[in-house]
Amino acid sequence: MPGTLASDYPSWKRLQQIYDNEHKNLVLKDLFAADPDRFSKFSKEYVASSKPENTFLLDYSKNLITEPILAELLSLIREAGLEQVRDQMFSGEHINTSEDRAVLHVALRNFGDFSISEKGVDEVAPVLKHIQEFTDAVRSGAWTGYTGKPISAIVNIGIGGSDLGPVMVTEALKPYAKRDLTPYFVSNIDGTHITETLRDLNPETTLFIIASKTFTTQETITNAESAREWFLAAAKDKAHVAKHFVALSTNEKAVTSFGIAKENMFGFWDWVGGRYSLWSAIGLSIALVIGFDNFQDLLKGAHDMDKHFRETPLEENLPVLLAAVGLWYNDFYGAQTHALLPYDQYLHKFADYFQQGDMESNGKFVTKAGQRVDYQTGPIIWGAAGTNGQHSFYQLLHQGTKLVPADFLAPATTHNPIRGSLHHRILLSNFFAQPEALAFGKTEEQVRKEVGANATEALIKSKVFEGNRPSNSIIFPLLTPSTLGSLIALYEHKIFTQGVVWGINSFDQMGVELGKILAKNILAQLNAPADVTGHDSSTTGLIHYYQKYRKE
Ligand SMILES: O=P(O)(O)OC[C@H]1O[C@@H](O)[C@@H](O)[C@@H](O)[C@@H]1O
Repeated sequence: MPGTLASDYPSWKRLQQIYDNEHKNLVLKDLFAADPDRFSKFSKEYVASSKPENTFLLDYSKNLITEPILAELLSLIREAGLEQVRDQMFSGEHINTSEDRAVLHVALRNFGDFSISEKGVDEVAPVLKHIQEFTDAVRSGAWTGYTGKPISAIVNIGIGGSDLGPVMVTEALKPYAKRDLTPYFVSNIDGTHITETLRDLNPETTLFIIASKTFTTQETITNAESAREWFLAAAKDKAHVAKHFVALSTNEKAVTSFGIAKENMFGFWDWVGGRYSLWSAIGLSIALVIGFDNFQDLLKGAHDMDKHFRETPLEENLPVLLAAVGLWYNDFYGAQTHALLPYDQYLHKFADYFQQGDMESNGKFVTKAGQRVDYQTGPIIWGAAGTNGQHSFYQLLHQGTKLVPADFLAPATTHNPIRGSLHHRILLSNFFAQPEALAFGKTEEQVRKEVGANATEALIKSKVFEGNRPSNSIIFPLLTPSTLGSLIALYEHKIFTQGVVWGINSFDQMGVELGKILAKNILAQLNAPADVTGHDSSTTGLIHYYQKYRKE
C-alpha cells in the first residue's frame, strides 16, 4: 500500500523471524535428502499460450527455501499489492508517479488481449506497419543509398535503453540474421567509438539510425552530428541525408530540426521507458537484421509472458517466483548481487542488458511516497556467458565469502551443432555441473579421501567447497525469437514485482541526472584554468592537470 515501507508488512516481520530462527538449518543437501519430491515441488514448466513450442523449465529447487518460506514470501508480495499494481499497469494508470506517466511496454506487444486506453496506444499498429514496410524495403534492396546501391551496414546511434536492447537482441538472434546487412552500434561519446566503427564503412551503403527517446541526449546527438559530417564529406549534397538517416524518437520537433524528414521518423510515446523500449521503434535495428516476422515473434513471445504474468495465480507465476526467491536473499540474507549466467554464446550481452533493466529500475532508496527505505532495494546485476566465467570469477562463487545468488540459463539444443553437437554437450555438462557444485559442494571428508594420507591440513582445507550456494536454472529447447521474448519479459516482470514490494518507482531514473548537469557545467570550464570555479580541491586539481595537456 502507498505510504507503507515493506518492512512494516506483517509478512516481512514474520519472514525476518523465520530467517533468524531457521536460516542456519536451511541446508540444500539436507533439504534434498529430506524430500525426494523437492525438484517437482520447486520447478515449473512454462508453455507459451500462443506457441506451445515456446517453452522452458524453471528449476528453483536449489534455493534456500521451504514451502512455508515460499508461501510467506508470496504473502509479502500479495500484501504489497502486486496484483493491484500489476492491473493498474496493464490498464494504463499512471503508476510512474514522479513523471505522471503510464507504463505500457506491454501495449507495444499486445496482440489484442488487453484493452488499454492511453493516448498513443492506437498508434502502435501503424508504427509497426511503418517498421515492416521500411525493413522490407531495406532488406529487399528496394531502398537504396544515394548512388543507387543497396544498404549493407546499419549503424544504430543511441545509448542506454536506446542501445542495450538492440545490441543484446541482435546478438542473441544472429542465427536469424540477414548476413549481408551488418549492424553496428555506437553509444559512447568517446570519439573512438564512432571513429573505429566508421573506419571500414562505405557512406554509399550505410544507413544511420538515430535512436533517442528524448532526442536531446548529449552523447547521441553529438555522435549523430559526427556521423552526418562523415556522410556529407562523401555525399556532398544534404538532400542525400534522407536516404541514409532515420530517427527513432518521441520528439518530432528535435528530429526534424536535426534534418531528418518526418516520414523517416519512427515514433513512440512517453509511456515507453528507455530500458523497456526494444519492443518499440527502438527495435528497428532488430527488425532490419532478423526481418519483421521474426521481430513480431519476439513481441509475441513477450506478450505470452505478459498474459502469464497477468493471469496466473502468484503460486504458479514464474516472474513472481523469481522475484520471491530474489527478495529472500536480497533482504534477509543480505546478498548484494545477483549473477546472470547464460550458457549460450548468443546471450553474451544478456547480463549487460539487465544491468540497466534492473539497476536503473530498482536502484532507489526512496519510496514512491518519499520515505527513506530501511532495507535493501535492487541488487547489483552482473554476469557473463558460460563457460568463460568459470575460468574467471567462479572461484569466488564457489569458495569466496560472499553469497551470490545466480540464474543459469541454457538452450537444450544449439543453432551450431558442430561435430555432432559435441561442443554443445560439453557446454551443457558445465551448465548442469556448476549449480550442482555450488549447491552441494565437497566436504572435508571427501577431500581427505581424494588427496591421500600425505596431504597437509592446509591443503585439505583449501580444497573444501562449503556448498549451500543457491541458484535457479532455466532450460529451453532452442533460443528462438519467441523464447527470447518470453525470457526478457520474465525478467522485466520479476523486476516490476520486486519494485512493488520495495514500494519504489521502478520507472523513473532521477539518479542519472546529477552527473549530466555537473558535466555540462564543467564542459564550459575546460578551456582555461581561470574558468575552473565552484569545485572541491580534488575536482579542481584534476581539471587543472588535464589542462596542462589539453589539445583541440
Ligand atoms: O533514448 P534517450 O532519450 O537518448 O535516453 C537514453 C538513456 O538515457 C539515460 O540517461 C537514461 O535515462 C536511460 O534510461 C535512457 O535509456
